[in-house]
Amino acid sequence: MANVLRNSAKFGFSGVLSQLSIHSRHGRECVSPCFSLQQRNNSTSPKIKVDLDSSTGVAVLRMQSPPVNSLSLDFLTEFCINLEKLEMDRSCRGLIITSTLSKVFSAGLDIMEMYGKSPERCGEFWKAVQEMWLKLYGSNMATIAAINGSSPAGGCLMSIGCDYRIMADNPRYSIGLNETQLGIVAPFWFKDTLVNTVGNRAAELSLELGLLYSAPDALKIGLVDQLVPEDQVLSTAQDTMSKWLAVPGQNTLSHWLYRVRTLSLSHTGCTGSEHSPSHWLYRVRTLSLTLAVPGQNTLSHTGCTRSEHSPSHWLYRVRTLSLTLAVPGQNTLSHTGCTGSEYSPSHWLYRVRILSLTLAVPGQNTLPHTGCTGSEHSLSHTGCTGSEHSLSHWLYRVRILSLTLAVPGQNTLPHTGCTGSEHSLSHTGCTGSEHTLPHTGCTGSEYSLSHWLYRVRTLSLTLAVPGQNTLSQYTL
Ligand SMILES: CCCC/C=C\CC(=O)SCCNC(=O)CCNC(=O)[C@H](O)C(C)(C)COP(=O)(O)OP(=O)(O)OC[C@H]1O[C@@H](n2cnc3c(N)ncnc32)[C@H](O)[C@@H]1OP(=O)(O)O
Repeated sequence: MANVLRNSAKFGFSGVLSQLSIHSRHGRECVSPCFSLQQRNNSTSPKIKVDLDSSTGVAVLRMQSPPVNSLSLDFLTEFCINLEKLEMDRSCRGLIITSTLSKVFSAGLDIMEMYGKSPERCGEFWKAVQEMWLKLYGSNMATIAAINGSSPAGGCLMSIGCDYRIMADNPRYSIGLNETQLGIVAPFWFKDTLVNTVGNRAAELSLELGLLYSAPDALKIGLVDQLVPEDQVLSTAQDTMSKWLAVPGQNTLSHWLYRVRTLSLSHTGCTGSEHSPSHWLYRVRTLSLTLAVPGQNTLSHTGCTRSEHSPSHWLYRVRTLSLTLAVPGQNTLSHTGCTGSEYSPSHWLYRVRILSLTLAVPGQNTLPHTGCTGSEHSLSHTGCTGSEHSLSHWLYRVRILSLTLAVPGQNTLPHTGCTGSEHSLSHTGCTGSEHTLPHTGCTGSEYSLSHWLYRVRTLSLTLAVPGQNTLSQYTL
């Protein structure tokens, strides 16, 4: 099976699965790998071991699920339960995640969970993956990944869900979101977390090519923060943690502000039911990217206390901020207090939409707006000609795209009611022009689905104008 996984680039995800089934037919000693994997997943021995040092307030969570700490439903459930317990334990302020296995931190999602399972089981599994990320990324503890082995795909997600990453300095270990090499597309929240870690261009390359980085290369692009000799990974994590815990209030404001961009504050402290898709969709669409103005979303929050981070507080402020900050050259907070019809919501919404449309065109994100006059704010300003760049054309297409693609795990138009396997690239099996419509004039393999998904996600969230992106307005 190891070879099967390594050959995944050649065969794609469906190839991996078909090889798995072939492999299972010719498995060792007449025991299919599926069977042995299932046995492994059903094991009653704990897959997670947690030691909390009450004197330091630091817990070490050790993943101990041989052979590769793959993230099965059982594993994820146990992981989340442990995380939740620590979260609720006020004496615990820091969490270090590491592996007891030699050579592997985590092999990512358990491939067998994605093969031959019922839609219900797939749903349960996928929800557990999201829960893992939400709990980890949204944790109030300082979190450090002590990566003492390879960490592909979901293992990488787990690592970048932490505040800091220390990896064993061993060029044979690799880390990265390699989903594309398996023929599947990393969900946009995987992508967002990667972008936050390594930046846009590195994330784009990484996802389009499904790159796995050796430890030194991972350090080079900032995917990990530090390399240390293998036998010092845990001790370095412990030393580093003490520095994190020495930062005043590190578990509150500063910690939050950086994460909000991806997660949105409304997720803190939510209980289970609030993580339902509709809740997530509604809030995330409204909040997430509106806060993505680097270095500018902090002023008014300085000094807030926790109670000020209530959703209504955020919604109110975020709307004001986003409208204010979306206008190039006018990114001051003074607008929040302005009156007069020029600053009426419709005026703002109109301008913001025009601007975001203009600036969202890949490869044309220049800032020619500075100093230009009214008429230059038209879309033709982007240099495009022809009716394809008309406002209604863009608004229609981009809104549809954004609505569609902003849905975690449902990143395609016809997904309503679809099952797990349709979330993969095999989705290209869909018929109709729905997957080609936006690229007027483009041809060629560069416009494959994965290419699209990554670009469009960037494009779409730009248009997350509060209150406008509702499906009811633009039903296909
Ligand atoms: C629509 C969905 C979007 C999101 C999707 C996905 C995110 C994911 O996480 S997908 C999972 C991607 N994971 C990988 O590509 C990792 C593949 N594994 C490896 O590269 C190597 O196994 C690894 C480097 C982790 C370890 O290498 P080795 O130490 O050499 O071990 P082996 O390769 O011999 O593996 C031992 C044993 O474990 C099985 N295995 C490995 N990975 C997985 C996995 N992800 N799920 C289930 N099982 C896995 C492997 O087949 C071997 O099994 P046996 O042959 O039965 O011994």
